[in-house]
Amino acid sequence: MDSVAAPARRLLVIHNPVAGRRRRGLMGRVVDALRLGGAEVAVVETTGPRDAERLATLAATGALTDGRIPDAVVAAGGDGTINEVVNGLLSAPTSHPPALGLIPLGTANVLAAELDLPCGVADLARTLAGAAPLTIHAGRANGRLFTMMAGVGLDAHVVEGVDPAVKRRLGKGAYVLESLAQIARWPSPRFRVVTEDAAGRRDEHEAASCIVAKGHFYGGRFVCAPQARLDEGGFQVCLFQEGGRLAALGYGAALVTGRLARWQDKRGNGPSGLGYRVVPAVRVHIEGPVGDPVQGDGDTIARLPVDMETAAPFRVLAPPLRSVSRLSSGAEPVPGR
Ligand SMILES: Nc1ncnc2c1ncn2[C@@H]1O[C@H](COP(=O)(O)OP(=O)(O)OP(=O)(O)O)[C@@H](O)[C@H]1O
Repeated sequence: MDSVAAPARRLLVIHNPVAGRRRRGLMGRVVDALRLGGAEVAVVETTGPRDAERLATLAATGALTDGRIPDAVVAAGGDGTINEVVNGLLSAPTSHPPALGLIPLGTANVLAAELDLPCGVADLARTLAGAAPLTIHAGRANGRLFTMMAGVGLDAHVVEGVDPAVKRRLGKGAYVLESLAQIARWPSPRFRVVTEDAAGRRDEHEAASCIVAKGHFYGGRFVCAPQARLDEGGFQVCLFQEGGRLAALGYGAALVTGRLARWQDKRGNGPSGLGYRVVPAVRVHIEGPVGDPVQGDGDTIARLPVDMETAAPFRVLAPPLRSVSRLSSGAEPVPGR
């Protein structure tokens, strides 16, 4: 068993037992390593959707640990569980919530990839036990927080349509199948996207799909917005301008082969003729078919119309963030992180 020499930190782990069937055992090994290293660790399990959020709110005030507020609340699950824990922590009645820790057990683990969290048991435990917290910013969509990205259009329909049972069996393959099914019947609605930059300048755009990025990775380790950084407020708004099924397939192919981020130029047109632009913004308003889903971190978090803004910063236990110049803009499909 791995052991960790670290200062004693008090951690409360919120574990989603439904997530991470593929990474069974990882959480127990990390918890064992933490305890061997001297950390005080309590574990609570979620019982259903939104329970991680409720538990995180309680944890932030010490209600789950005899009144002693933990140094960090650790989300053990996929990006959906992490999203719930962040929502719970930041809605707790305290101005200084515990830091967020991660034990990534999900299908894509996009936030863990963005933070460059180590995969091995000992390194992960060492990060949770000893890393100095990083301050990062979440986004807010109609009141609901997201940490990595929010999207409308095709990707939001894929997220809403994917069958959890198929996802458990096929992992990321379930998203590929659902994307093809959605594209086959895609009605190509148009979205009106209003962006406001840090200087208060407003711009109006039309798009077939839109991803509002906080982090530069998407769907694992694919890159939509190379300039996006978690430790800065504001968003990179990715506009997929061309409608229709062929364009949707083209965008998907460009994303997974690492060419999408290179498509943006001054006119916003890729070599294929498909329009793709990335626009910085601090506020975003999106209209389209009323009630259309808005996905955030891989779950439906809101419905159109939607208003997005940067939320209060929070702390996360992770290694120092890489600089933008070292962030890749190529395809790096690394499944199972
Ligand atoms: N005990 C539980 N029983 C059933 N569902 C749960 C339980 N606890 C949490 N959930 C729900 O499980 C869903 C999936 O969780 P999560 O996204 O963390 O894992 P995943 O789907 O395996 O990973 P990923 O988001 O990376 O694909 C969330 O919507 C969450 O609300």
